[in-house]
Amino acid sequence: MNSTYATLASEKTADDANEASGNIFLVGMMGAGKTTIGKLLAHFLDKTFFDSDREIQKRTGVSIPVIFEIEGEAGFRKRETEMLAELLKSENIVLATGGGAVLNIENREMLKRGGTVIYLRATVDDLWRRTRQDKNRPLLQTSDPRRKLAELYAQRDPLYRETAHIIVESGKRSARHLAQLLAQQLACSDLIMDKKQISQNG
Ligand SMILES: Nc1ncnc2c1ncn2[C@@H]1O[C@H](COP(=O)(O)OP(=O)(O)O)[C@@H](O)[C@H]1O
Ligand SMILES: O=C(O)C1=C[C@@H](OP(=O)(O)O)[C@@H](O)[C@H](O)C1
Ligand SMILES: [Mg+2]
Repeated sequence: MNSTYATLASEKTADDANEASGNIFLVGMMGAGKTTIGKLLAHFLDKTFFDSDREIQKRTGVSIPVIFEIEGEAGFRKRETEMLAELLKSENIVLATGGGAVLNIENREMLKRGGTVIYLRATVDDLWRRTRQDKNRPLLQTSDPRRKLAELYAQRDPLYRETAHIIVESGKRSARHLAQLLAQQLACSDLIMDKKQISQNG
């Protein structure tokens, strides 16, 4: 199925992805478009959409910034790992993870094993443009949020790459166009798999 991803800047083969689960996980920095594109992708592929942050908010009844305020980042990360473990029991979902989900090796392993992981990559400039007005990301409430974003990017980019089966540039196209292209590519790879199976089964 690898060649079908070529136009979407794939750097890694998707051979080792757990495609049988039908699960698609989006990873990447804050502002990469995981939540926005994830929703659209689920719609186009007729899968169920989950956003890990939204599920944590539903469970706790408070916003992500409030969790950071009360329990600190460590408390939030613990909730995030528990939530991912629970969501990954599902099949046929599109899951938008939080930008820091890849920090924990346990999370990275869970994601890699549980489905096809897509890294939505964007430049720090794009990420900054998309997040600068947003007060819902506690890690960016600092005196120099752009610098913080660049530091997080440098720290996390290798982890996203390590976790992902597919890497997609999210800076050059609108969220809708990107979701449409991705849906086509993923649906197409299913077709190719089917053909392979048919020929294997005679
Ligand atoms: N490909 C894109 N092009 C332009 N804007 C985008 C794109 N993807 C997301 N956005 C915008 O960027 C902001 C952050 O997107 P969001 O989906 O919340 O990112 P994430 O969940 O990765 O933090 C939103 O305002 C969204 O509309
Ligand atoms: O990058 C991060 O560490 C975080 C990203 C946020 O999600 P998005 O990536 O959807 O903005 C959210 O999980 C929390 O504020 C922490
Ligand atoms: Mg999000």
